[in-house]
Amino acid sequence: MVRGAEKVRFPTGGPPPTKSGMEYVNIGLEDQMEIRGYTPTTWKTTVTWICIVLTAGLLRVVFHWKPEWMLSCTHSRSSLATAVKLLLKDQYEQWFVEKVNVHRAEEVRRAIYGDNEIAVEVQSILKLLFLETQNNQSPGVIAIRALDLITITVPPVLPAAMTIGIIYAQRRLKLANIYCISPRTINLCGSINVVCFDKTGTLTEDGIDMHGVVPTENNVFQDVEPDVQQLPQCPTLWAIASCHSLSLIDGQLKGDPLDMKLFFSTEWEFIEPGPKVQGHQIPTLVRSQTSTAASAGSEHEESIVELGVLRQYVFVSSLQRMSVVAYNFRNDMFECYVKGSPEKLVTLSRPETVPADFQEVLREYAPQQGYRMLALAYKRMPDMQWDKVKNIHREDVECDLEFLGLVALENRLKPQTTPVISQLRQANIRTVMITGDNTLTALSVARHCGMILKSQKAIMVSVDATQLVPGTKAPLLRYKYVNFKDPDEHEGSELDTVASENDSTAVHVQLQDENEAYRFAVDGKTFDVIRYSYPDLLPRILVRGTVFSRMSPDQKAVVVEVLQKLGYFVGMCGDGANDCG
Ligand SMILES: Nc1ncnc2c1ncn2[C@@H]1O[C@H](COP(=O)(O)OP(=O)(O)OP(=O)(O)O)[C@@H](O)[C@H]1O
Repeated sequence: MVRGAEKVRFPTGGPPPTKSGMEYVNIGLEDQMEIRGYTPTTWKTTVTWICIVLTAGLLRVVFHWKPEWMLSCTHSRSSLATAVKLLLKDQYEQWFVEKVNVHRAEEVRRAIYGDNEIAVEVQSILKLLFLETQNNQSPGVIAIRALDLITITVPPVLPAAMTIGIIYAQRRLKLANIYCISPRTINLCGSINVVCFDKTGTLTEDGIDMHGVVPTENNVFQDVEPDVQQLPQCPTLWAIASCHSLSLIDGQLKGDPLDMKLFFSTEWEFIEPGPKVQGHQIPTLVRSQTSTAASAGSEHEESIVELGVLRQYVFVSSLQRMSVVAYNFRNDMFECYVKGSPEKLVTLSRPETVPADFQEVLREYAPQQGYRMLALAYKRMPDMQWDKVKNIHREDVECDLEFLGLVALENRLKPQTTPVISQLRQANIRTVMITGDNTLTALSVARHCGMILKSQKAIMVSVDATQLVPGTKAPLLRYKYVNFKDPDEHEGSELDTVASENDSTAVHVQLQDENEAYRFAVDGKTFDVIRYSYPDLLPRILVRGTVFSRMSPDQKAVVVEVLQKLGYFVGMCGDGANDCG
């Protein structure tokens, strides 16, 4: 419709007829007019306004009296269907410029109410409420229903209602000491149906307790030593005392809680800065205070061990390790100490230094009590010199190591973990663990906190890099039941029903199981193989995956993204830099 409709009437039944390329309105009437459509053109408008400025506004005054000129200078011809402005010429050769005022009721409504607007007839609502009163509904219920209906009927109330809801929700969260930096997210949280948890520091306590050290001697694991101070002066103790990234801030030792726990267990002294040796400043010195040897009456001088830490390669989650290069005053030699995940340190150690029963000992600790295991390794650097130590590369340090032993740390669940997991389950919200820790430890924690129920079986999916699926380049995937009492997986007929080893589609059969009797545990290496070599399997594994272990920070983010692509609304709860994706 054109503004000033009394002037213009399109013939009913279609657009105005065209005569020699011209279009007309009010055809055959006294006020028949020629009509042209125009749409704005940016460059024309810009040039026109520059000219207006250059003429000190004079041109604008001219345009005031000749609006058709202004229109030609700032707009281009277009069809009437797309026109934003119309130029009308009457029989007396007079020009009129009119704005097209298209009545787009639908668009206007959508702009105001949003896409989800629902139209409800008020009469029916009143009828409904009347019937509710007839049914002896309590006034409270009727009031809530009435508010519900009003919100539906009068959609503009929604933003106000949402804001009030958010403010109310924020207050409730504040009472629980939860602060939300993006209040709009509170509404989104209502849609969440999967929550991913990091393990260490989130589900389990951060300030973990030391269970003990399992040192090696002649490549054989010794009995566990619960008291670190009882360890003799040896590289195992020196690794615990020196391999950390602690530092003094305002006179207080600060750093990773795990590092603090380990260092404090030695009761060594931490001195920062250390002394100057041969003109070289030692940034950090750690020194044994007393030792078993000293208390036994040996020479005090001999019992003191001092390690000057000169280089520090900080802990990197994706590398699963950290290391230091230290000057051992007692041996008058540079030594490197490495601490990290057992799996990683085994690959960096000389095979002959790793006890043959490494896997068995590791499994002894992980599954039943979910100990958090660390390994220690070291090497002597007899050729290293003071001026070279500053420039040595990490990869040159962390290689050809001598395996020293394991450290077992207690992996205690936070008291609130199990109730929260159960609450989420009751709310039909799935819980998933994505951790950088070892699969067995993660599985154990998942079982203890109720993420994997007693009625559910856990299936560990792992990759066998030594074998390829015949006729493809895809490494073989293996599916193993996890027996929580006995760390050894039991294979046999039961396992065969889950999946045949080279037939990934067999898993699909189990995924149809509505009782959710199976939960998958996948480690980072296997996750990558599934992603790239078995893309069809990935969604199926993710739908029933509960434990994702040894995941790098990037992989943690990928799990969340894939879950989102599957249609889940995902929340991620973590405490560390490796959870920031
Ligand atoms: N300060 C550290 N020094 C050396 N190694 C460490 C240290 N912290 C962790 N690790 C080793 O590196 C592995 C990966 O650590 P990461 O921080 O990614 O995960 P996490 O702490 O085990 O678990 P989560 O992801 O649940 O917090 C750990 O399992 C552990 O073996």
